[in-house]
Amino acid sequence: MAPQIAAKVMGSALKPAVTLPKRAYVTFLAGDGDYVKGAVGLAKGLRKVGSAYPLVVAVLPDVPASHRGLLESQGCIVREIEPVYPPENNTQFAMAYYVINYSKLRIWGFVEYSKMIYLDADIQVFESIDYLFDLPDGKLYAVMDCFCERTWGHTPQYRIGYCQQCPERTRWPAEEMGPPPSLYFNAGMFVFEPSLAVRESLLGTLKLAPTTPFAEQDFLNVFFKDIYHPIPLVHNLVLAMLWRHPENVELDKVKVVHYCAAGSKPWRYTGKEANMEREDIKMLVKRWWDVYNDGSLDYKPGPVSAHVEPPAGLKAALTAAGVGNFVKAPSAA
Ligand SMILES: O=c1ccn([C@@H]2O[C@H](COP(=O)(O)OP(=O)(O)O)[C@@H](O)[C@H]2O)c(=O)[nH]1
Ligand SMILES: OC[C@H]1O[C@H](O[C@@H]2[C@@H](O)[C@H](O)[C@@H](O)[C@H](O)[C@@H]2O)[C@H](O)[C@@H](O)[C@H]1O
Ligand SMILES: [Mn+2]
Repeated sequence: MAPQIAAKVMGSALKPAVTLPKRAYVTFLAGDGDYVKGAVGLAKGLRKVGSAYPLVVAVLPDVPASHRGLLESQGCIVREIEPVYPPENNTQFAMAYYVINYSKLRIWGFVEYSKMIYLDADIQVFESIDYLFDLPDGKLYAVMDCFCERTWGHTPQYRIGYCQQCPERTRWPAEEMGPPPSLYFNAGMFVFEPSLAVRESLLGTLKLAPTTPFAEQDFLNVFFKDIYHPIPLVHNLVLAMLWRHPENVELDKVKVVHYCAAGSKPWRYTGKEANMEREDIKMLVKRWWDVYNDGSLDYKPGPVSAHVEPPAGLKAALTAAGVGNFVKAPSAA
């Protein structure tokens, strides 16, 4: 191909015909404690699976400069957010610290991104889930939670032994208790679209909403009830599923592990709490540490690792022009 045509093709190859929508993973960090290890591990895990998107860390003002610097040195985009407190309440949260988790709501304000995947800092991604960014807009995608742990002791479903993970085990007695609870997602991982209007609506509604034991998770489930769409649990394995619903788990297919069971935070793991001596838990904690300790996964500034497939037409033109890596490797002579 004449050089000026190749240059033209190359020219268009260098300026993508479409600007890709801005997408990013986002996690949340509060305090000066050890959750920062979770965020660093998550940044390294996403790099290991070759994600094409950055990790934004929404930090509360109490996250120290040293932790923010560590996250930036691992390629994270650190964004400070203002805390969000629920109205005055005397709620007995399932965990006292859950009250700070309402601050997660601020991430709807990250409108420089068209789509984001939220991941708790106690989550690790062991296989790429970048494809979830291509799910249709207009929904909130997340994995269904489980109601069988004692932390659910305050609910009617726990009291009768009902769980959405196995609705046939204990049938919901609709005749005496009305309709069963709506599908309920774990708020440690969800696919969402930032929007200032939604953020304002979330914050406004929160002022009027009663606080409840699972804090912002309960609130988000009520708020997004009509657009919540369940996705397979391989995208957020809540560890309790391993002993509560093993029939629903194919561990070798799990892509995302959520270390939310009591005693399972890898950076605090002692093996002493209930279920923590299980072989699968020990294996998953080790997998987390293998990523966290892998120096080869530390951030090295440079071009984005994952390559973006050019539009088909351009690919054909580049192949014809013999440029880029679309040229068929010369068959071995
Ligand atoms: O001291 C804390 C407690 C919580 N978190 C953040 O809030 C999320 C939700 O808390 P956690 O994962 O402990 O709740 P769980 O999923 O275990 O119920 C964590 O993953 C962190 O991202 C934090 O940064 N510092
Ligand atoms: O602030 C409330 C939190 O509620 C959720 O954690 C729970 C939930 O998964 C229960 O079903 C489990 O039994 C429990 O262990 C676990 O801690 C979210 O993971 C977390 O991000 C956050 O929203
Ligand atoms: Mn969590």
